[in-house]
Parts: sequence; C-alpha cells; structure tokens
Amino acid sequence: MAKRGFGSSDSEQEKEGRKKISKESFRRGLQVFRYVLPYKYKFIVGLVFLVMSSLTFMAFPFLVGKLFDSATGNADGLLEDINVIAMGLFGIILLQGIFSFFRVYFFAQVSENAVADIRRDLYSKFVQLPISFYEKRRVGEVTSRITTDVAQVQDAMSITLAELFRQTTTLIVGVIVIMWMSIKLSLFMLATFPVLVALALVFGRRIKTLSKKTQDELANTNVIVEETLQAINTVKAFTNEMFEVNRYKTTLNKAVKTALKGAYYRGAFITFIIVGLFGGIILVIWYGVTLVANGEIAQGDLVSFVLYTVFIGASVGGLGDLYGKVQSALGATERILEILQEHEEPSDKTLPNLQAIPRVKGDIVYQNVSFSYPTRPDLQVLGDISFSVRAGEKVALVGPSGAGKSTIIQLLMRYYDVMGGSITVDSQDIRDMNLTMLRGNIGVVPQEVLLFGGTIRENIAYGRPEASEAEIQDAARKANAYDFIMSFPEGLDTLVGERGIKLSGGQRQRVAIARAILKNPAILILDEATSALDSESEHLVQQAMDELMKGRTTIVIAHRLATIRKVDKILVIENGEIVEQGPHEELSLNPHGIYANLLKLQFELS
Ligand SMILES: Nc1ncnc2c1ncn2[C@@H]1O[C@H](COP(=O)(O)OP(=O)(O)OP(=O)(O)O)[C@@H](O)[C@H]1O
Repeated sequence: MAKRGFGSSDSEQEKEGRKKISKESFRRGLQVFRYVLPYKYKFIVGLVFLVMSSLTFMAFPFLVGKLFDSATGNADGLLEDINVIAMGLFGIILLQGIFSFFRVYFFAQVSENAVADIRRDLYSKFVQLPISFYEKRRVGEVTSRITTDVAQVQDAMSITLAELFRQTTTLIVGVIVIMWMSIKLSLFMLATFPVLVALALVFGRRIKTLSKKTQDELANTNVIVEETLQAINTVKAFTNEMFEVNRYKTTLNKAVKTALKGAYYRGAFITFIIVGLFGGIILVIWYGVTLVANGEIAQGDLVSFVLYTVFIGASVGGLGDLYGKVQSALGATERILEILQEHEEPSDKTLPNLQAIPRVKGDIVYQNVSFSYPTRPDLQVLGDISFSVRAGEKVALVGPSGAGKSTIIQLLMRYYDVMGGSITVDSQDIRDMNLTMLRGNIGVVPQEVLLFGGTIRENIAYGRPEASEAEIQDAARKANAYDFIMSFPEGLDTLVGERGIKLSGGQRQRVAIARAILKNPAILILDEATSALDSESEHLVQQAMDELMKGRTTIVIAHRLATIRKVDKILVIENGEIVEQGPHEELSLNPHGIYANLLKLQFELS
C-alpha cells in the first residue's frame, strides 16, 4: 500500500478514496487513538474545555438579541439593562478565551506526546525491518511516513478533532435554539440547507481525492531531493546538475498542476458556500422581517436568529472542509499502521550489550545453498553452494563481478534467508539461531565504508557502544589508525563530516577496522575495497587487517589476488557456483584452472 500512491492512475485513486469512506477504514483509522490512551486524562480535560468553549460561544447570539430587545424596550428582568447584558457578553467572550486556552494547551500535550510515541514506534520499526523491505521501497517514500503522514495525524488530533466537535456542536445546538425561537422561520431557513449540505459533500469528496494526489506528487518531489542529495558527488561527477534540476522541475510542475486543480475546486466550493449562504441569509432576513412586522417574533429574536444562521452556515461550510481533512488523516493513519504491522526481523531485544551475547566458536558450513533475491525471484543468484570453514580458518571468495560473492555473505548475516539448503554456525542452522546472537558474533569491514556524521571516537565506539576510552584507543592503535587520528588537532574528537567524507578511503577503512576490533567478533567478513589505495596506505590497511584476522574465522571477498596468498582456502565463484576450491599453492599450479588464469591476468595487468 505504501507504494500505491505512486504512479497510480486516477481511477485507482478514486477506488482508494471510496474504500476509505467505509466503516472499516474508519475503524482502522481510529486504531491510532490507542496512542492517545496513555494521556487519556489530559485528553478528557481538553475535551471538557472544548465542550465548555463551544457552548459558551453559543450563548453569544442569544445575548446580542437580548441587547437589541432591551434597546427597544422589549426585554424584562435582568435582561432589561443594556449594561448588564453587555457585561454578560464580555464575560462570555472572556470565558471562551480562557476555555480555549486550556483546550489548546491540553490537546497540544496529548497530541505532541502521542505523536512522539508514534514517531518513536515507526523509527524503531524502520530500523528493525528486514533489508528486503527497503528493496521494495524508496527511502524518501518511507521517511515521508514519519514526517508528512505523522504530521497529518497530529493535525487531526489537535486541530481537526476540536474543529469537528465545535462545528458539530454549533450545528446541533444552533438548530435546536432557532427551532425554539421560531419553528416557522427555522423550517424556512432549513429548507435551503439540505441542498447545500449535499452539494458540500460531493465537493468535499472531490477535493479529498485531489489533495491526496497532491500529497503523493509532493512526496515524489521529495524523493528526488533526497536521492540526489545523497548522491551529490555522482550528480556533480556526471555534471548532471541541470538534468536533476529539470527532473525536479517536471515533478514539481505536476504537483503544482494537481494542487491548482484542487485549489480550483476549493475556490469553487468556497464561492458556492458564500453565494448560497448569503443568498440564504437575505431570504431569511426578508422572511424574518415579515414575521416581525406581523408581530410573530421579537426584533431581538430575529437578530439572534440571523446570527445563529450565520454560525450554522459557517459550521456546515467548515464541516465540508473538515471532511476532506478527516479523510486524508485516515489515509495517513492507514499508511502508518501498515508500516507498524510489518514483520520485524526476529532480533532479541533482551540482550543488554555485546558482552551478554554468547560467543560462537566460528565453524561455518554452507550445505547445498541456493538463493534468488525476493525482488527478482526468477533469477537464481546462487545455485548449489557447499563449503565449510573451520573455526579460526581463513577463506577467500574470488570470481568475476556479479558472481554472487556478496550474496554468499549476505546470507551468512541473514539479511535474507536461503531458498534451498542450509547454513550452519557451530552446527546450528542460522535460521534457528537468535538473530542478535548471530550478528553480534560477526564483524564486517565493508568495501565502501560509510561512517556516521559524528566524531571519530563515536564511529569507532559504534563497534561496541559501552567501550571505555582506553579500549577505543587500543583498537585505534591495532588498526593502524591512531597516528593519523592524533595528527588531527582534535584527535578522536575530529568530526568526520557527513558519511565520513572528510577522511581518505584508507583512513575510513582503518576506522572501520578499529570498529571491528572493538567488537571482537568470532567471525569476520572482509570485503576488500576495489579501489586501489596508495602503497603506503595499502600496507597499513593490510597490516591492520592481518591483526584483525588473528584467531577469527574469516571470509574475505578478494578483488586483488595478491592479498590472499596466505588464506587457508580459496573458493572461486562463477555464476553462483563454486567452480574451484583449494589453497593458493594448489590452485595456482593448475595450468588450466580458472584461478591460475585470473592470477595471470592480474599479473599482466599490473
Ligand atoms: N539486492 C539485490 N536484489 C536483486 N538482485 C541482486 C541484489 N544484489 C545483488 N543482486 C544480483 O545478484 C547477483 C550476484 O551479486 P553479488 O553482489 O553477490 O555479486 P559479487 O560477486 O559480490 O559482485 P561484485 O564483485 O561486483 O561485488 C548479481 O547478478 C546481482 O545483480
């Protein structure tokens, strides 16, 4: 569903709109109110103030009418005194002001807290959803759930709900009071209203569909902004700035077009309400004055009546507008709930830290593993992979690009589950293993090291957040990173810039190695960088990697064969199959072997 809005046709949108009006969707939408439950007392207090402010306001037209009556000498009792009535009016306005203050204050407390809870749950869900979830969706689209959609729900909780209540009260109380004043005049006035209401509903529905479309298109434009800013280097490298600006402009224009179409309908809606209402009011005044002339109602009552009519008219118009808002809030709620109901990875939240995770020995066995990515089920990426790595052994995966090396690793991390066969660690199928325990025992030094925007210290400590300063420094030393870190004036407190762009490739890798050293995993995965480092940097990185590999089961994805001569076993992967395996000495001596050929090729190239 989260994807549904994008690129969906008009008729699909209509269908979606109609579905949302159903009782079922309303019931589902209300589910979000469970987030209000922890703050129910504040909510009730806010509601009480809302009732009181709505009701006091309804006394206003009544007293204005009485003010006119007292001026023309038609009043009796307390209401005879103009000054007393005027004071009463001030009192009412004052009370309304005070009630409104508390209403806003209490509702804000509820909506701010409830919305923060929704955001927290959504974020917690985001980070716990499996990788496959993100392959089906664009990041911008997912983030708009936590920004745009949540903001709509907040609007609904704080403003729309209060408005809905106020307008409905105005409508109901208003109609009761005017009936009580003059049934004849009321019936005359109400005869014009059902038509208005029916037309308002039709309009409201059309506006809602358009506003949903506008939102989707705006989300589309945001996706472009996020994607290009995330890959700003690529945009610049290809000098595609103007291409991106045009791409953005095109989607933006589409959004503006839809928004303007919506505005056209909204404008027409408002014109209709104004003309209809004022026409109606003129009619009511005309008929009312006739009744006054016949002595059927008092002048003051007519004044009150006209004021109530204006209030009722305004509330009908307001309700039409609110109808659209409630619908989009329901849509937003549904999209939020859908994400909240997605299945998380089965991680273990009870383990307090890395130390609490039981350590595995590190025996790994792949048994007839086959696999296709969920997004491309018909393309078999791994055929029938079987190999084993004993605890402490080092294995290298080599083979052409796209052969399936990274996929083999992703399966060990359980980013995806195997389709056929099994992977065991210490003879236990990883699907039966606690996911936190599995990943807690694996350290990864990726090909492209992405650092977080904080300091170098924070980035190293990411390997084990509870590590002490001494441990962090020790890890930096072992990773050959200490010297370059200390050469910066700020040392470990140096900010690495967004995604680590202020550090060189070799430096970033050594930070990643320090991170892995700190984590101290039983199993290590090294994805060698494809980009060559200068020989000085290369030497430092290699030394750090050797240090890191000591005593750990290691799987290296090797791009440069020179670095893997020392491993216990080399697996040559081609088209998702292991086509050769054995130690370097053996494979390199096989004159027709693929590995020997690869070696020759690299040697010739270098
Ligand atoms: N997330 C994914 N969804 C769908 N297909 C994928 C995904 N990741 C990789 N593939 C496909 O799986 C195949 C194997 O990819 P993999 O990344 O494992 O190769 P590799 O040997 O690691 O390549 P390289 O050396 O270039 O990193 C490729 O055909 C690739 O297009």
